Amino acid sequence: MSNEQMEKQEEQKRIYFIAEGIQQKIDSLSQHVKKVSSDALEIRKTFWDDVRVNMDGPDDIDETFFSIKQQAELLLERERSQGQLDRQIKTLNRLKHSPYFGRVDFKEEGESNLESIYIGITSFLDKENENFLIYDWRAPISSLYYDYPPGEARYTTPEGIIEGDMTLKRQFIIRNSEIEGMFDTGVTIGDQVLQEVLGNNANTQMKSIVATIQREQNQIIRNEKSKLLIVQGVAGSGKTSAALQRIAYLLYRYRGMLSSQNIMLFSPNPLFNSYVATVLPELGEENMQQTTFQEYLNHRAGGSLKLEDPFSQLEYLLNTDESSEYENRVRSIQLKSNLQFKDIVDSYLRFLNTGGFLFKDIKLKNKPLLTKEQLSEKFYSFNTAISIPNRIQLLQEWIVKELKKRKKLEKRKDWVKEEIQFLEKEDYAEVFKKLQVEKRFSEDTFDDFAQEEELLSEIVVTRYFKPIIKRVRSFGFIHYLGMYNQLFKENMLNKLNVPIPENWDDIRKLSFMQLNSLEISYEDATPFVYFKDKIEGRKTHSSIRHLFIDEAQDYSPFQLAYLKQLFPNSKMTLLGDINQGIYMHSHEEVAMAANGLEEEDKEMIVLTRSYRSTRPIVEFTKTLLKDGYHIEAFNRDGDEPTLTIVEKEQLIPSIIERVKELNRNGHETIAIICKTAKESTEVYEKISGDLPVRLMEKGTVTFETGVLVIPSYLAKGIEFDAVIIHNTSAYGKDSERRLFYTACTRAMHELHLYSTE
Ligand SMILES: Nc1ncnc2c1ncn2[C@@H]1O[C@H](COP(=O)(O)OP(=O)(O)OP(=O)(O)O)[C@@H](O)[C@H]1O
Repeated sequence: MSNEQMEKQEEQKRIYFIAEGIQQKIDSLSQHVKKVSSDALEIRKTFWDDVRVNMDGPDDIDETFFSIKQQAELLLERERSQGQLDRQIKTLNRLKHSPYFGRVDFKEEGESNLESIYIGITSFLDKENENFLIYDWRAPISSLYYDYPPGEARYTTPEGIIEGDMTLKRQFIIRNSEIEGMFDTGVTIGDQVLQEVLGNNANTQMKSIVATIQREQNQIIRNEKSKLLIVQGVAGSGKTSAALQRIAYLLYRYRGMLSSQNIMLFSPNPLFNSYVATVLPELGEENMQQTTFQEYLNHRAGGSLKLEDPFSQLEYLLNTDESSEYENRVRSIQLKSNLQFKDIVDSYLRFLNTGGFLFKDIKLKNKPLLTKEQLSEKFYSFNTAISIPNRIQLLQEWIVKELKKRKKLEKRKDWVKEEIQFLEKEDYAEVFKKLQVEKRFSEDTFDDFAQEEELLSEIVVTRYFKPIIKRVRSFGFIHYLGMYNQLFKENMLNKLNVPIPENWDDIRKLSFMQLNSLEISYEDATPFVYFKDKIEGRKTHSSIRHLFIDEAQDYSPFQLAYLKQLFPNSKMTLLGDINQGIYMHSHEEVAMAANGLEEEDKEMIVLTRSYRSTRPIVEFTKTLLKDGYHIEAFNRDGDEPTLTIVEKEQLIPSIIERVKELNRNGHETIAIICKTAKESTEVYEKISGDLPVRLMEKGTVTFETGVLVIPSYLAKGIEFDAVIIHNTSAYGKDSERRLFYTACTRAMHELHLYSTE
């Protein structure tokens, strides 16, 4: 038997031994789960037996309340620990099948013994709980594996730097507790393993990359000191992957201090949300909070206002010929994305301090209870030294008080008496019951009648006043849209004393027109919501400690500055690629967009190596860029991309043929990428009779393997086995070059372009 075979045998023995240990641990945890879950069941069954209910006096009510609360907390605690145990068992099951993926042998300086460190998705200790049989990939010592080739090596611990000598670095592929591959590796983490991982079929869910994290990615994952970490990485360089492993790392590193509730990820679209949803649970961690910027804006804008989404804005720009309206919209988008416009909004807010604030009448049955002039007068009667949000709060309290007075007066009015007649039987029954309970019924029938009428009137007026007061509490008396609109009035900027932006007159006229439509355009959405927040003094998200923004190049400086204000206690990780900026407001540099974020501890990491696509695809896509020469391909072979030029009527038949061929070659996820949603719908209608295809739209939240028709901008961040670009000649404008690049870089194994010109 060769040396290598003997070593493999030894390693295999160790794996069996560990798998057995893991199984024992699973068994004992399962027992524990049973106990906890039967406890929880018991608490639920006897919940009310153990609660002392007594509502006689205020003290008794308090006691009852605490007793219920205590019982509920007990239940919650059991359920929480059951959830934790379940997750632990799931992770151990995964660990049993594939206990580790790496090993390094390390001799610490000054120590005589050589330690073998095995690295897996979580730690596992021996029975005595003394020695690590497996180290968590996030443990300080595990970073040796990602950062160094054999030779001198060091790692950082909270206590300081440990130096030493690494004598072995080994990689494993283990499935069902059997070694399927074992490689002793050099500088980078084995080309062989990475080749295998990257050569697999695309997945509808992103996978974790812990076994093959590259050194430069590890720097992102383990970065602890920067308040603002900017990652500029080329397409397919692992930005999203690094972000997710970084979240897992932070949850491990700050266990007990940081939970998934304190981490938020902004992602490009709802489809992407579900695409990345399984990475953290696979690593035994709970998912972070996740949203899209649009979702967030809608939430802040409140239900009654409709905001245009970024995709509709894109559709307009991509489908509209260059006209003066188009030009003006582009200018408007560019201005409103900048910090100059934020300054204008800020100046306007200062201006409103002393005049110009607009309110809405508060009406009852279409007649004003309080007029907008009365509200304005009251608002400006407060001291101007008090901030706008505080004055709004004072005004709100005043309005509610006034409304309560008016409610009393209204009760006596004739219209109320008339409406009493239309009350339902149930309302009368309720009043009758109330009077009985209060023992107010006396022999004096006249008094009974008066009491009854009083209560019925109360029902009528409450029905009218309740929604009015609710609207007041949610600031419905402020005319936000009117005020925002006022900013675009002629001469307003002169009054604000701010420099007049270029082409302002055209921009303001267009804005005026847009704001009179039913929805607020996407370029106005952030400034508008920012303006609204500033008036209401809305609360910030102080519990979020780490904010991740993926596809950061698609955020304008205004949007980033807004986010920074909303998450004041948060460290930020921005991940982006200047070459994939698809919006008009996208910036030339992610770092430049982030310039509004003045952080002392700002760090930038650049990733230039692309892992997603085969070498021929990367070599092709980099030529689409003006400065693509710095992009390096990971060495994975594959077919050259093809370009097919056909007559118009042959386009769809040849694409169908191609799809069939790709299917025969074993590709499972095939995307036909179109420039716009409009083009996608047309293609889908032409193809769906001949092929089982699915049309992906902006509201689509998940995708399955198969053939998809998808607009280019929705394919952001995800990947497919093979990509077919439906019509390359559609990307004629220079500004569409990045969109085309983004579409082509979605391909893992094959890329085929079609054109009719
Ligand atoms: N170290 C790695 N080991 C294994 N796979 C990797 C590694 N780094 C990246 N990948 C794979 O490369 C592909 C691209 O990764 P990811 O989507 O994170 O890149 P990205 O930079 O966010 O891409 P894009 O900007 O183009 O959307 C994924 O399939 C990912 O699993």
